[in-house]
Amino acid sequence: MVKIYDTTLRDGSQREGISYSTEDKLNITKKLDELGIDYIEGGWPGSNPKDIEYFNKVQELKLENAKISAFGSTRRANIKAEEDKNLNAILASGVKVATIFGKTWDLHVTQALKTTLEENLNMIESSVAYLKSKGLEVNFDAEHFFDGYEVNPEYAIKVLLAAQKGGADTLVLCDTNGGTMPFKIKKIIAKVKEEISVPLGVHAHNDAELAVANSLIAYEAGAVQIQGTINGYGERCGNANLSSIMPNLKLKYNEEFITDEQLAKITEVSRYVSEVANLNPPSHKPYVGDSAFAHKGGIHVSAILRDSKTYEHIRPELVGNKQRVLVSELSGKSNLVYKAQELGINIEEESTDLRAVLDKIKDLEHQGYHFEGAEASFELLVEKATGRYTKLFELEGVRIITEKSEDKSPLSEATIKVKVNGERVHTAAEGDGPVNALDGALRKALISFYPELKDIHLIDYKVRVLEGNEGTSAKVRVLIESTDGHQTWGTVGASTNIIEASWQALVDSIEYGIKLKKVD
Ligand SMILES: CC(=O)SCCNC(=O)CCNC(=O)[C@H](O)C(C)(C)COP(=O)(O)OP(=O)(O)OC[C@H]1O[C@@H](n2cnc3c(N)ncnc32)[C@H](O)[C@@H]1OP(=O)(O)O
Ligand SMILES: CC(=O)C(=O)O
Repeated sequence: MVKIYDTTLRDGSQREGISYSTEDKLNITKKLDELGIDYIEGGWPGSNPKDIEYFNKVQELKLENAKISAFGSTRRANIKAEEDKNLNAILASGVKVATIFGKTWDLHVTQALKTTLEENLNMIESSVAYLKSKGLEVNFDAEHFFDGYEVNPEYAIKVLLAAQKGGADTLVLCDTNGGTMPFKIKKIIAKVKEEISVPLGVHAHNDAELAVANSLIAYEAGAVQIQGTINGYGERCGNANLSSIMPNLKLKYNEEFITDEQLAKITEVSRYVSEVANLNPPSHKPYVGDSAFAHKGGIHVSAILRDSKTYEHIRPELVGNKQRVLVSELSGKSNLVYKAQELGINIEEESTDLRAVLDKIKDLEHQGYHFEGAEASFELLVEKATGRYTKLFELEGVRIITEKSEDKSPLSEATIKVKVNGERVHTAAEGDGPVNALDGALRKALISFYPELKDIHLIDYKVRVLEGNEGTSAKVRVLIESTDGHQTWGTVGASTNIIEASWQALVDSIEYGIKLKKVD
């Protein structure tokens, strides 16, 4: 049975921009364990105090599936393994599994280590033997194995034999620079198997966008341990992405290495790790991305409504993801039917002119609206088209002035006249900018009629210039994201006047928010 070895917390943290706290690492450990990961490489105890603290604390966790592994290098040249700080730090970390990397490529031995080829073999054998003598399970990561094999196959094999002689439990063939092609991985592993009896593993990097393919080719060629990281995080272009490898193994190769329930957690784990890493969730990644099962083209939506197999290679629920349909100028009437169904409206059974609604959406998208990120505006549009919409207020007029002088920051003031339930309200508010003032004035006018407005806030306001070459008279699109503290929703406006575009998105935001609160 294939074993999954996760190095999100070690190699994954070598990605630019990631810095986990000890607590982050412990929390991720728990998630990886729930996912059914066999080995979790928690860090390098010889590297820094945070990793030492992690190994101290991780022993208190009650893990169901995973063994914790500590990483490090072989001993330094010309000393005894017993004297090596790194190896002793691994032992002091209290783990039962160690993974040490050694040089396989002769260039690295002479140029990076500045030692002899013979001494490197001694370093590998004695380091593995030392850890084995202390009762540890030992993985030997043969760094740059494939590159080393290309230039000096005899030496690369000698390295594996040295680790085997030292007693290594698994020999992990690393594509450290991530540039090896799949056909070479296959050919080289076949050669290795002629010489080596210890189980093999693979550790691939993604510099040629092939880490997942190379891991799977290695698995086909007989590797029984696959190393990688959640979301493919890792140094440079990343490591092999376990969020793809695990579904591939289970759903395409029928490897029963985790349960169906565990596989269904993979999307949640992927998003959790990105959240903790403080990175945007990987929205376009296979299996786990928000877009992995998002259908935009009308032809696709029409077909998936009949049978989702037509445009989905697996059922999204198998990996804990979900099907989504987007509305845009590329929609057909099927997109509308699907989205209306999500809103609980069986639009086909109503007298609504679907074609007219679709034409309206296409026309608005042509004008610059973009409904993909503004589902609340789309929902209001459907309500209007199906006669469900109730206007919350009527605008009689709004005036905004911005005052600016050399020595003062600009200040804006909006004066607004609206009619609510037949009552006329005339009010004004100041703001940092014109949109802020407009927002303040509108809220002030409506709050006594709709007190639920106090819970509704804007969390994001984006402006995009749509026709850059038109200069200051260019059309702009405003996208607003709002929340009531529980749910978030997006609205859109478009105009050559930024205030008008903002007004449209703002009114949709407020109307949608009030409607939501009424339903609650
Ligand atoms: C392919 C991989 O991903 S390997 C993992 C890479 N990750 C990291 O490097 C992150 C953690 N690293 C660290 O915290 C530090 O680099 C440490 C603590 C390990 C070492 O720090 P320093 O002692 O200051 O050395 P420095 O980082 O400058 O250089 C690396 C040293 O390790 C030696 N080294 C490199 N690989 C090996 C190896 N497989 N076996 C033994 N020694 C090695 C180098 O020869 C060099 O030794 P030298 O300084 O005596 O010439
Ligand atoms: C060991 C390791 O991280 C590598 O070779 O890439």
